[in-house]
Amino acid sequence: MAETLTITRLGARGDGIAEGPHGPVYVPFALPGEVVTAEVDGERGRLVSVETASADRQAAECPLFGHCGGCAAQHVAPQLYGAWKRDIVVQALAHAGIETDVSPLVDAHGAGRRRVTFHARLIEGKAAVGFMAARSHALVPIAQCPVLAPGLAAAPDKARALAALILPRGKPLDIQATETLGGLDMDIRGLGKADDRLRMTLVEAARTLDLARLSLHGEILIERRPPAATMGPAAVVPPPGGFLQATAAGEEALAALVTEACAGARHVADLFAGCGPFALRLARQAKVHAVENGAEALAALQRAARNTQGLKPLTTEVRDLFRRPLLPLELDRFDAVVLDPPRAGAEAQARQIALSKVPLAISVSCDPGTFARDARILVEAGMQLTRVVPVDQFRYTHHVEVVGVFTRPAKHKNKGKGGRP
Ligand SMILES: C[S@@+](CC[C@H](N)C(=O)[O-])C[C@H]1O[C@@H](n2cnc3c(N)ncnc32)[C@H](O)[C@@H]1O
Repeated sequence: MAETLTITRLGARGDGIAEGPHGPVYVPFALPGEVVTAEVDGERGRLVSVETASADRQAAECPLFGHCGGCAAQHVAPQLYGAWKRDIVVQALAHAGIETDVSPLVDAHGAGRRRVTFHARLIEGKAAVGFMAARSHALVPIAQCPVLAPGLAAAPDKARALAALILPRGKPLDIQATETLGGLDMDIRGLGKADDRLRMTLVEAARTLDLARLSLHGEILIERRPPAATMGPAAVVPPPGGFLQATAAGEEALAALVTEACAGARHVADLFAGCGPFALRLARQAKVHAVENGAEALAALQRAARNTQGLKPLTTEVRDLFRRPLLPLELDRFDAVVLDPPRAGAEAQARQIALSKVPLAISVSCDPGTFARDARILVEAGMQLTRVVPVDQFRYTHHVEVVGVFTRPAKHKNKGKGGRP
């Protein structure tokens, strides 16, 4: 049923929210202050027309905006956009009972996303690559995408060429493309086992498409040039499909906040270290112990460290930090601990840091909710959240990174009320 709604706020996923008689109605692509006509079905509203437009509305950059599910907020002008993303962090902390200053949003889009995963399907017998439509399993084929770094401009075409070789076998695919110093690094998933003939065909295609590396489910088929990424003083070749921060500018911004917070620390633990964007930069100023459950990522980190001059000692440890977090006795040898867990957060590790005497913890997170949950554990143990910086490397999406700096005041050092929850 079409209704006239007045939008009062932006939700955490970028939907405009109107207060309806039966509760909130979420209207994608509507902005606070706007009067809109929407088809309403329960708490969902489909925007039909904007009757009174907000001054914060801007023209979308991409003709597929609103159709492709990759972006939620191209229509939001910069000032409101920055306030909205910062507020996602403020609200997550408030929900965990933490009131603190949150810095303005740091724009870390830089040259754009350096890594993308395309979905590939046969559409009317032809290979198509693209992103999923919003709240749907339909593929939106794309030829280019404005949020990608220039080095990925040819990636949709190259992904389509690879998909055309495989899709007639029937399975939908995911094809990840990463911009590297050696050119495109591509990893194909969803295919299952490939016979020798298909492997040879793909190797030949990697040559024709001039890829740096091509892998299947993380297994390298051919590496023609090292698919390296610069990480501070080092060049790292991450394992196929391994984690990389979404933009180079994002990695720089997060690493700058981490290294600044660790200034003066002589021995640092980098937990959930990946292939070392923080460890390799920190090792210019401190001894570093990098811990992570991905053995290949740590091997890449070690290789890069060995090839880099002027680093302080850097050790690594393969360890599942959900099941076996570092314990207080292990933590107490460090002047600072950096944590950068996956979305699930680092609850078990935060509980051990709470019990330890470590004076400084820097939490980097891609999920404000689990960040706030873990922050509460540290704050309840007497640590102070002295700095919170939201960082935006997923432009136009609802995703936001957070860096939080926690210090342990001398008087709370592992004793007194709240020292041991
Ligand atoms: C958000 S990434 C951060 C990686 C790195 N700090 C970076 O900036 O590139 C999270 C990392 O945690 C690792 N990880 C996931 N689950 C883990 C676990 N249970 N124990 C240890 N590391 C884990 C992943 O392999 C990944 O490298």
